Amino acid sequence: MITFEGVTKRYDDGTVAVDDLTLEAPTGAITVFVGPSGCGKTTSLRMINRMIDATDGRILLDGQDVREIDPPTLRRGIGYVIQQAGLFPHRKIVDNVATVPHLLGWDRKRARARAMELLERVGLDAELARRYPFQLSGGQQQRVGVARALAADPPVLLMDEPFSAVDPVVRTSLQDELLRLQSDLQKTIVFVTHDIDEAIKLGDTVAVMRVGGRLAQMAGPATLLTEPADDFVREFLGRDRGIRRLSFIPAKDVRLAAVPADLALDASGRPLGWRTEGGLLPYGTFNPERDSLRAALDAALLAVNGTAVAVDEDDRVIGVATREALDEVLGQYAARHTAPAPESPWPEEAHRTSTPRAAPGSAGEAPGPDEPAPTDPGPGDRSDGEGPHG
Ligand SMILES: Nc1ncnc2c1ncn2[C@@H]1O[C@H](COP(=O)(O)OP(=O)(O)OP(=O)(O)O)[C@@H](O)[C@H]1O
Repeated sequence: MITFEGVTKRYDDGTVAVDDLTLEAPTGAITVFVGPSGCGKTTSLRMINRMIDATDGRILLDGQDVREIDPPTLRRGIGYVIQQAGLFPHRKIVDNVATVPHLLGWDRKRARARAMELLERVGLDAELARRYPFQLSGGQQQRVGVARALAADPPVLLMDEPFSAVDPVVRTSLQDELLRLQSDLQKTIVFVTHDIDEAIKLGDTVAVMRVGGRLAQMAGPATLLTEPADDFVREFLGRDRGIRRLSFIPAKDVRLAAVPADLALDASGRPLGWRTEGGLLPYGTFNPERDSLRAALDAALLAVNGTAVAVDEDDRVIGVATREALDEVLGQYAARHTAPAPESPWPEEAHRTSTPRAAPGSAGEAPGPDEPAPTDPGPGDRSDGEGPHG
């Protein structure tokens, strides 16, 4: 657990980069700091590993004030990933990753073996290990950056805009990779981004900051979308909050009908298209066990008849969701979100199979109806392949 207690950073020229920041980043969960340029995200992050020291207040790592830990010892337990990876250009990839184990006194063979294991873990081919950073794509370099930060198996990972410099497709796959890694490793991650969609996708908890280094709201992504604390947060979240919120509603309650005769299937039961006189027309699929209501609606919108095809893990058709069936769940969703609900109206968020550790709401905000209770049930676990957006 990382705890900020009334942390302020005033630079020598008088700039207040972070102002009286109080929050908790729970163990084993991803806490995202998000906000516009200059709001103090990087400063906050760097105060954790003491690249910058706070002017006032304190930061505790599992209860210990980081100022009581000498920086090299502190940083051994904290991996750090930055934009554009920051790899050593004259060292081969394997040696880049082996750097920290080597500094920790591991012998060369063991450090290299660990590096190879990590490269595989972040989805890189073993043959890339012998290349130099300039021989890798931006996305591959970022993966190496993550592998290097994980090399000494630190319990804490600080990530400062790690995926900002790559194109949107690579970025999405790096985000998915991080969620997959995290479901295995359950590190305590503090992730900085200025991209609210990235924050919502990755964060168990999202801290929205405003310029002047003040916390505007801290909440789980679903609550943030439903109940922005003020106009600043609402504007920062942007449009389509209602639709994006559907990403957190599981599709498993959608009523499925039997497979109709006009849905053409192949020999193994996978969909081919909707039969019409003019030939097969496009279809959309969703997996009710894994996907969100947003994915189910998207699947319906891809078909001319407005019917979504439900499939299992092997993409075999298990039924269809008609417009009426989707209307039913949307109606329930709307009703429950316009009336105050005394208890949790929806099951766990769609992209989690276990409840994430809760962070306390800040800025006086109580947890929303779909937020985890402020107990400590364990880290989030995204087991899906597509992330919360379905
Ligand atoms: N060394 C410094 N001296 C004076 N002011 C600084 C220094 N470093 C940062 N600042 C200022 O502190 C404020 C917060 O900067 P910080 O880099 O933490 O913001 P950020 O939210 O990470 O921004 P960005 O998204 O643009 O990277 C900004 O106004 C910045 O100009």
